[in-house]
Amino acid sequence: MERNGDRFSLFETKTVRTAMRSFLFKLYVSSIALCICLTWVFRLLHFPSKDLLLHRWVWIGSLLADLWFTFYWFITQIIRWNPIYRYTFKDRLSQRYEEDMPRVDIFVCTADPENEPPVMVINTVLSVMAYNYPPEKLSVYLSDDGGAELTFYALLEASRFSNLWLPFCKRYKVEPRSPEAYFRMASQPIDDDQLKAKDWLFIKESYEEMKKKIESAKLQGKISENIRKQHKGFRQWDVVSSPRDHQTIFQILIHGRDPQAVDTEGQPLPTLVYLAREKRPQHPHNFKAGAMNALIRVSSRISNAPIILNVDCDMYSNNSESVRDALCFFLDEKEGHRIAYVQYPQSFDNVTKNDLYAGSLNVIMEVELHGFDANGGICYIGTGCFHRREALLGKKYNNKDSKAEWERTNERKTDENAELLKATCKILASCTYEEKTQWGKEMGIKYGCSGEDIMTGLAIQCQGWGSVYYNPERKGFLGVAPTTLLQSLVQHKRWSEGDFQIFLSRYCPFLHGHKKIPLRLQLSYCLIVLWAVNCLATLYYVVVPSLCLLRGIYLFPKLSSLWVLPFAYIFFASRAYSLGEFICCGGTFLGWWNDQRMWVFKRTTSYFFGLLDNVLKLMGISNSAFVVTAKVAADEEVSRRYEQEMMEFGSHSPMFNILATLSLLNMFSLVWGIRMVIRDFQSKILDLFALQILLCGLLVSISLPMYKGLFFRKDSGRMPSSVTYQSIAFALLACSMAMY
Ligand SMILES: O=c1ccn([C@@H]2O[C@H](COP(=O)(O)OP(=O)(O)O[C@H]3O[C@H](CO)[C@@H](O)[C@H](O)[C@H]3O)[C@@H](O)[C@H]2O)c(=O)[nH]1
Ligand SMILES: [Mn+2]
Repeated sequence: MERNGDRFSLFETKTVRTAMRSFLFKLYVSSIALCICLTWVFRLLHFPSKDLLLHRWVWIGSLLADLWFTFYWFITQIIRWNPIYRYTFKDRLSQRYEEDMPRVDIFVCTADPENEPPVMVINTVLSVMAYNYPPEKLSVYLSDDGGAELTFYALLEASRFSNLWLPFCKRYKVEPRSPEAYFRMASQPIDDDQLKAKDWLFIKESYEEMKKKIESAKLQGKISENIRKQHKGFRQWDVVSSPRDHQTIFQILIHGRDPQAVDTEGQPLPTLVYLAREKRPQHPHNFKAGAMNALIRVSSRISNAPIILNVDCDMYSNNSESVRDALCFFLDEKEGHRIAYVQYPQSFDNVTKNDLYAGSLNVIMEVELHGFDANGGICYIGTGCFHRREALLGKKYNNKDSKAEWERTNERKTDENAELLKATCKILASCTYEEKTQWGKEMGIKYGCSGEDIMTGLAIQCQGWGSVYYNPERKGFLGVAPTTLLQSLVQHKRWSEGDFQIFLSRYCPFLHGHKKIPLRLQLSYCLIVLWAVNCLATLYYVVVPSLCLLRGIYLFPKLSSLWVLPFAYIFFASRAYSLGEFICCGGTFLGWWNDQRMWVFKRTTSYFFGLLDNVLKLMGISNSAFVVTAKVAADEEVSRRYEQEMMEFGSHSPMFNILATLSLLNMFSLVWGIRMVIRDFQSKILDLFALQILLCGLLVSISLPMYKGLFFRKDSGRMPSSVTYQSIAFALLACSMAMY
């Protein structure tokens, strides 16, 4: 065990590998590396002769695919080499700094009242308002890119409910502090004490009542005059024509400086601000990045806290200590001044037991990001991240101005006339404010890339700043993972597309990071920014061996030859390792199996389209948009099937065409392969094609839910029949072309 700190540090960093585990890991890596070399030797020694032209080309294809897999495997091992874990000492923090803790601004982004229900949004808002932290030092900003009156109304209700909720949370040390999540979990009063039980019931009823009011306003489709009279803020919607075309809508709902802004126990409340930045059809609004930058500017006029936490609207706080934990890093005397951001993992509270769509991202969060951190700092993943404001503003790290700077930024802004403040904020959030400025380029979140988070984090690290990955036992934030196959594939398309765009841009880790961040960190970034490229090698191995089987071209060593051994070893050892890792991260065997399926599905569709869109963008043909992930199921049926872990097709998408065609193709090849083996009495065929048939069989067995969706299901989640027919036609066409 390694210690990096002393009894005065506010945090410590540990590596967990014992000497034995470290040795075993290195043994595993070198044995695989050796076998990879052997497969290379095999490929080179058995290079097909000149007269087998087609065979030669497929062989070269295999070589290239192997080359890619070797490179990518190398990166995944660099990430796993020596992961580190962080631990905080909050008692030391409060001993030393309780009186002068810095202020913290919290940004919550929402974009679409349909896909992101306002009740969910305000639960996130309430959970972060209720942090165990001096409320006069907290300010919560909600950015509403949907510009929805309903969301404003929900926030207004939340500001009232916070009066009750915050003291309740603090009195009973409630966890988690999102009322919805809390009451879902605790369906019984906290204890037998009569008084407490009464208290509990009262809060629960108040919450239910608020929820009902918001939901009935939603059902009505518009906010009634009765409600609109309650707050002057509603008048701002009188002139709003559409969510894409309106002036800045800005309202401070709770002002921390207002002496009347206190809860039922007389304690101050956090500042609460609603902002819908100006939108005009002729101005690009840069999606979430634009929203964040508007918030950075507006908050600078109101609270200007040196620390900014940003969360997506579904990512409620699950741990009321997160602010204090994060401050243990920023305020650490020895290393704190260099830390630009503290990233929490993305965790989800809606994944089912066997995680059908691999939505939990467990291995990424529990293994890979720890390795990332060890290699020189974590990437920024867009939510659940505490930033140092000045680093986000584009400032370079400077060793000299550490602590003095801190105290200066902690100063309170002088009082400002309310009307003037409002007018200034509206200008700061207007469409034209950023024209001819560095916003989106050198300042704030970067524009023009759907992987804006990764790009921004990388740029910050290249300015000399460090960063920290903090993954406490009790998760800091819980959000909503996609609940249908298509949502999940579309989300991964956005990620892989945006991240590959970084590789192609001037922020390519190797170029931009050259001499600024360590090589192993540059390589770690490749794990993410090269996701999309994986589609080529994967598609090759999903399609070509099966077609070659039909045509009688072999691609792997004979079953009877010794060359089979390295191939088999790589396969079994790496799958066993992956399974072990998955189980260690809290998964189940079935979950791992589902994960393997999603691995293939994502690589053959999401990553493929991600890559394609980048190519089209380079040629100037396409422009990427941000498709917001739905946080609610479309209907009861869909959510029931999600609970039952039944794969959801039910809509038209070219991604489904690809998946269905590939699985049918492999099924045809498998059937053909088995037929050949049965008809061949000397079992020469089996000897020659065993590995290809096995590969086909593996792909078929992984695609079982696909065949069910194509042929056997009757419910509305089955594959649309037009997709089925098209895919059968494509697959048959491909097979017959291979055979004749
Ligand atoms: O024009 C937009 C589009 C999105 N959002 C918000 O951005 C957040 C993330 O959107 P979501 O649809 O949930 O995307 P995810 O794929 O779940 O988001 C992940 O990936 C994004 C990058 O692709 C990161 O920005 C996110 O933080 C990260 O959680 C949500 O709160 C949205 O309301 C906006 O504010 N404005
Ligand atoms: Mn999300």
